[in-house]
Amino acid sequence: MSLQASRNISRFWEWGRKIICVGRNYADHAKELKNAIPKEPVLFLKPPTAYVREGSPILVPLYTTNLHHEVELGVVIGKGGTAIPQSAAMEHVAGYALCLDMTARDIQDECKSKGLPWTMAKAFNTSCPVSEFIPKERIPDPGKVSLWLKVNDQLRQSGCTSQMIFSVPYLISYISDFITLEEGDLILTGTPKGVSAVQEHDELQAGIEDIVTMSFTVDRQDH
Ligand SMILES: O=C([O-])CC(=O)C(=O)O
Ligand SMILES: [Mg+2]
Repeated sequence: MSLQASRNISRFWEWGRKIICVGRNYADHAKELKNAIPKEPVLFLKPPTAYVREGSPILVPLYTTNLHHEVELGVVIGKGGTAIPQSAAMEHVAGYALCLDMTARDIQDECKSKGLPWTMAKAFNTSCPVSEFIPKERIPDPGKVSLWLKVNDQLRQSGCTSQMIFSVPYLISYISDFITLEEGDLILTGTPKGVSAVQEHDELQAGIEDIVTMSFTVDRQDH
């Protein structure tokens, strides 16, 4: 494969770049988990090994009994930068992806109560199912798209990015002040309410309006 082909942004998940996640960016979700509404974005990271694509299962880590789905709009960075002003932020976007922020909620609760980082709850293998790449033109306003998620054909999450506390341009600017953004990075913008547990053999389906859909099965890790 030529260098050019291996660096096609439409396969950004193969690039080994950062996944920066925003938490508590929807008031209705912050409330359902009894968290305060944040005054500044809450951030955490997933490694690129967290990616999983349609056709491969989401694996439940052996150490959790409460794996939750969180459907989120992902923003794919096309042009890197540091200290990007909000007014220029959208110039740094190559496109979008529909993502799940799979979360071991029992482990996260334990980490929260002990004041420990969320890594075990958020960053494990297959914790970031991702759709195909959505070119920027297909979502003219990332602050106005609807997201949904079904488990075994039952609607669990349905929200609109207009409910986000911090907008996409604000997040790009805020993050880039202290983490240099690079081409191929992905920002997960937080989940609306309706998160719930998934079990082995469940079928997850999610979509952004009529722009993209994706489906995944859930399996148990076997070692
Ligand atoms: O609920 C959490 O674990 C925080 C988070 O990732 C979100 O709000 O999307
Ligand atoms: Mg999340």
